[in-house]
Amino acid sequence: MSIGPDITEQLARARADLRMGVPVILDGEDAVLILAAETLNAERLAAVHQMPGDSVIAITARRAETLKARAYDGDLARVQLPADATLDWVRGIADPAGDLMTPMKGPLACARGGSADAHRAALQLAKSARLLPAALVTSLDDPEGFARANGLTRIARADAEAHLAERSPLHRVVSARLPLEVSEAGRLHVFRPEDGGEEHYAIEIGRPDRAQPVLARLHSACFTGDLMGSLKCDCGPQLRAALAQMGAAGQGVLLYLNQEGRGIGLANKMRAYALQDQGFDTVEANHRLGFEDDERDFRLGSDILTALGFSSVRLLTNNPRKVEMMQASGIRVAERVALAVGENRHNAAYLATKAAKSGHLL
Ligand SMILES: Nc1nc2c(ncn2[C@@H]2O[C@H](COP(=O)(O)OP(=O)(O)OP(=O)(O)O)[C@@H](O)[C@H]2O)c(=O)[nH]1
Ligand SMILES: [Zn+2]
Repeated sequence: MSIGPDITEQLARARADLRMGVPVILDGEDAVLILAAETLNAERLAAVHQMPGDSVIAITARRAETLKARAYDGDLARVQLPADATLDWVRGIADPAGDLMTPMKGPLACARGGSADAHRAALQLAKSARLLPAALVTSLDDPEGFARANGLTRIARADAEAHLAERSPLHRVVSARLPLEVSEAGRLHVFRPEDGGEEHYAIEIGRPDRAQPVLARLHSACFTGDLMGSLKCDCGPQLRAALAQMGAAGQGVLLYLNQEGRGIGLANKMRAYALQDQGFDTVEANHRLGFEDDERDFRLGSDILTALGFSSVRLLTNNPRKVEMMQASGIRVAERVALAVGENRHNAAYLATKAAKSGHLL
C-alpha cells in the first residue's frame, strides 16, 4: 500500500484546489487543465491565453439553454474561449446574475466533435466542490511535465469518473446523549463520509424498536430557514414540527443532511434567491445557474438509517422523490406522513411551484 493519497483523497484535494482558484489536471486520453470559472483570477486567465492548447468553457446544457449556446454534447456545451476574453466575460458565462442587464454575450461559438468526457468530469468536480458548474478547460500535451513544473494536482480521469459516480461510504464518528426541548431522551449521531465531504447527523428520539417502521424525517439543511427564521421557505417550521411529532410519540429519527440548497450549497442557493428577485421561480433559478431542479442524493439517508439498524420507516415528507429513493435503496416506506406546515405570504408561490413542477404532495 502506498502512503500517498488514493483517488478519494486526490479528489478531495482537487475540490479544495478548485475552490481556491488553483488549476487541476485530469490526465488520461485527452488530458486537460481545468479551472473553476467562479474562482478564476485575471493572472491565471492571462496564463491560459498564453498556452498553446485549445481552451473552452464547459457549461451544463441547462446553462447553455439560457445563453443560447449549442449543447452539441447533449448534457453540456463547450463554449470556445475567444482570444480576447476578459475575466468578466468568463464570469458572465458562468454566473447568471448579470444575464438580464447584459443579455447578449454571444453569439457563442461551441466546439463539436471530439470527446467531451474530460469536460463532463470537470463539471462534476466543480459541482461536487459546491461551485458554479462552469469550468475553463485547456488541452495539454504533456500533463505530467506541466503538473511537475507547476506543482499541480494531477488525477487519472478514469479513476475520477468512477469515484465521482459513487457515493462515499459514511462512518459513524460519535454518538452522545442530547436532551432536547421536545424530548429529554435525545441522542445525536455524527456520520462522516470518506471523501472529505460534509458530515451528516442523525437525531434519535427515545429508543425506537428496530423491528417496527420508525417515524423518520430526512431533513435537508437550510441555514436560512432552520436557523434564521426565513419566510422564503417552509424548512424551519417543518424541522420543528417533525421533532415535535417525534417528541410526542416518544420515538423517532431525524436525519439532518447537509445538502444545503437542494444540494447546491448556500452560496449557490443565495444566487438562486437573487434570481428569484428578478422574477424567476425556484426551479427556473436553479436551471439558469446550470443546475438541475434538485441535486440531492437521498440514498445517503438510507445509508444512515441502515447503519443505525432501521429497515422500515413512516416518512414525514411531501416529496415523492424521497419516498422513491428510500424504497430503491432498500428502506421500506411503510407510510408517508404529510408534513404541511409554515405556509406564509412570502413562501406561498414557492410551495405552489414545488407542487406544480416538482411533484410535491400537499
Ligand atoms: N436551490 C434552492 N434550494 C432551496 C430553495 N428553497 C429552499 N431550498 C432548499 O431546499 C431544501 C428543502 O427542500 P424542500 O424541497 O423544501 O423540501 P423537501 O425536503 O424536498 O421535501 P419535504 O420532505 O416535503 O420537506 C433545503 O436544502 C433548502 O435549503 C430555493 O429556492 N432554491
Ligand atoms: Zn428552507
